[in-house]
Amino acid sequence: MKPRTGAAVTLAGCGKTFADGTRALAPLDLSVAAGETLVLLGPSGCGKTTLLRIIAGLESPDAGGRVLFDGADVTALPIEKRNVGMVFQSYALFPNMNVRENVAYGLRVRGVGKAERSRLADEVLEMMRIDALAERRITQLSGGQRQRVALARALAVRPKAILLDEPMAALDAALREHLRGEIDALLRRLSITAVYVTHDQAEALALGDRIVVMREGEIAQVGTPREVYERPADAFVASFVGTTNRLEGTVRGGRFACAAGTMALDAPDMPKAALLFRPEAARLVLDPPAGLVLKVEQVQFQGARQKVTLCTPDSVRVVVETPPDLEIAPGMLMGLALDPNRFSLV
Ligand SMILES: Nc1ncnc2c1ncn2[C@@H]1O[C@H](COP(=O)(O)OP(=O)(O)OP(=O)(O)O)[C@@H](O)[C@H]1O
Repeated sequence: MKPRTGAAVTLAGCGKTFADGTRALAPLDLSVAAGETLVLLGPSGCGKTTLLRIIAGLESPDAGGRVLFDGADVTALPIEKRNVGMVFQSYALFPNMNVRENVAYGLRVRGVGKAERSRLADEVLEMMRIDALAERRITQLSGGQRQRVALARALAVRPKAILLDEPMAALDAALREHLRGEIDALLRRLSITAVYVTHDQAEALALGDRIVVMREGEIAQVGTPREVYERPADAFVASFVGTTNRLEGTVRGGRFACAAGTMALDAPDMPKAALLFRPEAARLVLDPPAGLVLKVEQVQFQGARQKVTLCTPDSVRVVVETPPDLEIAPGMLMGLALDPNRFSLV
């Protein structure tokens, strides 16, 4: 299959309130660059699927909202005129057709002739490495194979964008991880614009060029996986993506103070401050002279690293990852040194 580039997708002022009064989305602006994989991440009910359906043309935004593909307004166009491919958790394959017929379905709807349909379908089946299954019925396939067929069907029409709604939620963890790598490689190879809905943070971090973290119909943060992970915009994002430590205290005169001690911190005075950091953004220092001092509670050896749980005098737990050769035992007092670029203050 020839490489191609998908369309740039822009949402301008797109909100959605359903007929029963449920506000699924506050009016929001969002751009997906051509060829980019954008992941929508957030808890159940935060509006991810609604946003995806608005891009697809399965749902229209409230008055004033606009959807643009490569700058052209497609707001009024139904899904069949937008040339998007969709993949759902439920596969939504036709059980009465074989694999090749399923993959060729979108081409048939678009009026592509029989021979050409077959050729294009076989091309995509080969690319997805399921060409050997072309004659099989859908009921004769495993979950992972069905999802490959669903993906092949979405790609066969050479869509401007592919929209994936929790496509791997029904698969087991090992298969999900394997397929995740394949989908990632495929989307990159084809330079296709993709919007991928998930509530699985590991999937979001691994797949997304950028991640949109959503909360109650609003965008909490947009950023690269690294930005969202290392510099979460607020406590909600921090707690939703990865393990986060939280120390509450104050900032005064360039020092952060909490129950565990004080440390220099280049920030304006804050009467109430929370320091958020990841387990790998801190180091433990033996024989702490001053600074933040915590008591080791538990040490878990994990092969390449060890996970150390510590406790502040006011019983707040902090998790730190250290190299496995650092000799630590429960009961020891350790200094906590933070990587200056890898914490947030909220
Ligand atoms: N047709 C509808 N009519 C009324 N409310 C709806 C409709 N579709 C969705 N909603 C509501 O809109 C909100 C957002 O739903 P949406 O499906 O977009 O969330 P989601 O983030 O995709 O959730 P999940 O991860 O559970 O699929 C929810 O409160 C949902 O109940």
